[in-house]
Amino acid sequence: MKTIVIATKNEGKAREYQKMLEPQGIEIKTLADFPGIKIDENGKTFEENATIKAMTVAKKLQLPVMADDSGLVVDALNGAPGIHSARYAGDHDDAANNAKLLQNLINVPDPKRTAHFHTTIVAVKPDGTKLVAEGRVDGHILHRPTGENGFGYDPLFYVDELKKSMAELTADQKNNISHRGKALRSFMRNFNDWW
Ligand SMILES: O=P(O)(O)OP(=O)(O)OP(=O)(O)OC[C@H]1O[C@@H](n2cnc3c(O)ncnc32)[C@H](O)[C@@H]1O
Ligand SMILES: [Mg+2]
Repeated sequence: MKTIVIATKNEGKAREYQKMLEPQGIEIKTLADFPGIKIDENGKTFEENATIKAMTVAKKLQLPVMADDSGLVVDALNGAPGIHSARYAGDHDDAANNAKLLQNLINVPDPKRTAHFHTTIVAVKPDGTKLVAEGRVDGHILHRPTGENGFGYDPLFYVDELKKSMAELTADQKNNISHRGKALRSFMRNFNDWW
């Protein structure tokens, strides 16, 4: 069994990676297993932030580390919340973020509520050898939260392809179509060479 450290404190992400990687014989550890590591996510792009997370933890632990920087990109808001998705409403609070998003789109009609989720995965070794992969899924922002599954903005994101909100999908259905699932499948195509 290979073990890989994912530089995340987000339990929703960690669950998704675990479900996708375990069947491939890869065990994951997260920052829950290495408490006390402080990461300054001050990059200007998803890739910069994912690199900061992965490098900070790889240097500290002297192990290969992967990180995920992701977010919701809303066209009518010029790409917001984007890289600021986690703290859109100030705190790392999903309900407050969702409420702010609905408020900012209050007068925006359905055809203009287009959006996508984006994930950039960056993996680095302590010597700096880097692997990058990306994924996205397109959809629309709903007018009210729908569904109970997932995390973050999932209840407000209507997946065009499946005609359901992301939070109405099972974990496997979400991983099949999601930004994160696509990024991880692309990442895994080059994983063995990088490792
Ligand atoms: O940095 P780490 O510790 O990994 O955890 P985080 O939650 O801060 O993660 P990001 O910095 O990448 O911010 C991503 C935010 O975008 C949102 N997000 C990302 N992926 C999502 C998904 O699959 N479903 C719903 N919301 C998502 C959610 O609000 C996340 O907090
Ligand atoms: Mg973060």
